[in-house]
Amino acid sequence: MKTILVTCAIIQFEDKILAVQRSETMKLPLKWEFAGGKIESGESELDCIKREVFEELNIKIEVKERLTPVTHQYPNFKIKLIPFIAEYLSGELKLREHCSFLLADKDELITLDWAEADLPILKEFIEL
Ligand SMILES: Nc1nc2c([nH]c(=O)n2[C@@H]2O[C@H](COP(=O)(O)OP(=O)(O)OP(=O)(O)O)[C@@H](O)[C@H]2O)c(=O)[nH]1
Repeated sequence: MKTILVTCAIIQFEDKILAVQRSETMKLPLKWEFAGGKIESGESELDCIKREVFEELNIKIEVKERLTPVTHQYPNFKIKLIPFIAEYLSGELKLREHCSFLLADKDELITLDWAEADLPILKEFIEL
């Protein structure tokens, strides 16, 4: 099965982290994730994450660090999820695809119902 390359961003707003919830009509409905999406052909990882965050949330970010990618097999598809830590720069947050968002601290983040591929990423981030 083909592996889909996906970037995601752990976006920090001062001392809080942004988590977004997938809507009922998306794949993995109502699961929590970090904003991001599929890398387009010829696109760099960094261009992808900045584009996806702007398309989904209407905000600009500054990418700070790349964490360890996670390859995960879901029942119907396989992804390689490439995580970045980023900081909010500008723009008014608008949810264009997700049904809700949360600005949370690390303790609160771990209580959410995450997309499975995000769990190792969350663990790495929390232990930083
Ligand atoms: N953006 C993002 N996607 C994630 C995360 N974790 C995770 O498993 N994914 C999966 O990665 C896949 C690709 O993301 P996407 O947002 O571009 O895909 P999609 O299903 O909305 O778009 P599609 O309808 O075109 O397939 C999705 O199936 C999503 O469930 C995450 O933290 N962020």
